[in-house]
Amino acid sequence: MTNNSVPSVGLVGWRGMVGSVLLQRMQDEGDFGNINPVFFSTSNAGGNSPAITGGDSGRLEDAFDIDTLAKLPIIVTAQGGDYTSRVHTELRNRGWDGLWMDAASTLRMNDDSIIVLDPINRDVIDAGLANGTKDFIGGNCTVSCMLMGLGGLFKNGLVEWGTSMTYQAASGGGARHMRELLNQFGTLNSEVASELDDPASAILEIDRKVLAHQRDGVDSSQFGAPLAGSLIPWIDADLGNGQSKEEWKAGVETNKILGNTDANKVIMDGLCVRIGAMRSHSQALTLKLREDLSVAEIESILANDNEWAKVIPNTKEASMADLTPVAASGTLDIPVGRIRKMEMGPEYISAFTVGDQLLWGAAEPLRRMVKIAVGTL
Ligand SMILES: NC(=O)C1=CN([C@@H]2O[C@H](COP(=O)(O)OP(=O)(O)OC[C@H]3O[C@@H](n4cnc5c(N)ncnc54)[C@H](OP(=O)(O)O)[C@@H]3O)[C@@H](O)[C@H]2O)C=CC1
Ligand SMILES: N[C@@H](CC(=O)OP(=O)(O)O)C(=O)O
Repeated sequence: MTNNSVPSVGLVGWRGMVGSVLLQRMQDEGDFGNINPVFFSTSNAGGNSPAITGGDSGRLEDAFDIDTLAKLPIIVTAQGGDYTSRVHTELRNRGWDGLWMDAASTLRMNDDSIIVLDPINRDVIDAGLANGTKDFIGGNCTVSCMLMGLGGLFKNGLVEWGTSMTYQAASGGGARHMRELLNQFGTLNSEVASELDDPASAILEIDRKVLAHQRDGVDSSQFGAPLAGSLIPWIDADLGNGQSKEEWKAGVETNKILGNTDANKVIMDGLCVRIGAMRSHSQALTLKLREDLSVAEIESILANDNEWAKVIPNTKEASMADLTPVAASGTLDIPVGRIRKMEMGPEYISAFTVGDQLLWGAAEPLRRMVKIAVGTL
């Protein structure tokens, strides 16, 4: 059922983890009323497109068919970096000048692309659209979630430098990583099930058996090291200078999103760690502010920046209830708490923030970019 009065938007990668969250959000928000979706597949061209509210969306097009793709004014992809490298280049080489919106990191740091996170950088996006920018790329999940929570301080130029120590969920690696984590938990539990049933069994014996199984028994083929009951202090590629690529993204992407130049660049660095959470990334921040602001002023700046940043009082009860991956997952809220002055001095503050990395970390900025492009946001 083609609606010729609204723009056609090609959707590639809608079946994957990010893509299916994107599709769900678009349906929940009624976005398909304002676009004419054209679904693509790399593996099932000619098959049925996904059923979306409002009727039959036709047959799947071939995601490698450049002629079909080139007819579209907008293409949104969550298919992955290999697909981007191959198809984006071919399309641009043949002169396609449509808007390309992408979850993959491939084009993110190109000079002619913009990283989209409109509650934080709507001005950068609007200027880019006005100036003819054509590639709009979703940011790294950790960076996007951090800026959604702490955007007020960054946007107002109040941060001189910051460090983020991350606690990143299994979902950052993809669906197979989430399954592997759960399988690891399951096999560890099975290994000591009889001892756990017996309250009198020795905990050190349980611990010994679990550790032996972690070292030798669990399938770690996705993560490369056991994660259940442990952690992995390295995410993404080794840049060869002691920094991981995930850590490098914190600095370069934060500044690019904010539209900063060398003159007002914020120094951001830290360590990125994979933990056994399912789908929300957390991070502990130390920020050096440019001013001695009271905690109340800081909380007010953060809470007033955007409707999704939720300041959590710095109490044990509130932090345990509302500042965890379990509390944040599946919601668009970005809780930010543990805000206090640190011993280093009045301009040093701590903060802890959590965000669903499949929502604000991946799908939501792209969904909103489509709306901006078609003039409905
Ligand atoms: N995972 C994350 O949290 C984040 C991911 N990204 C980026 O988004 C891109 C996509 O990531 P992600 O969604 O995790 O990738 P997935 O691996 O979940 O999906 C990518 C593609 O794999 C194909 N596929 C093959 N088998 C299956 C299956 N059993 N179920 C579903 N899809 C299948 C689908 O293509 P087809 O239908 O054509 O066969 C699908 O579009 C990547 O570039 C990633 O770096 C960005 C931010 C966060
Ligand atoms: N690297 C992130 C997930 C991701 O896809 O990041 P990026 O979009 O920057 O490649 C993680 O593992 O948690």
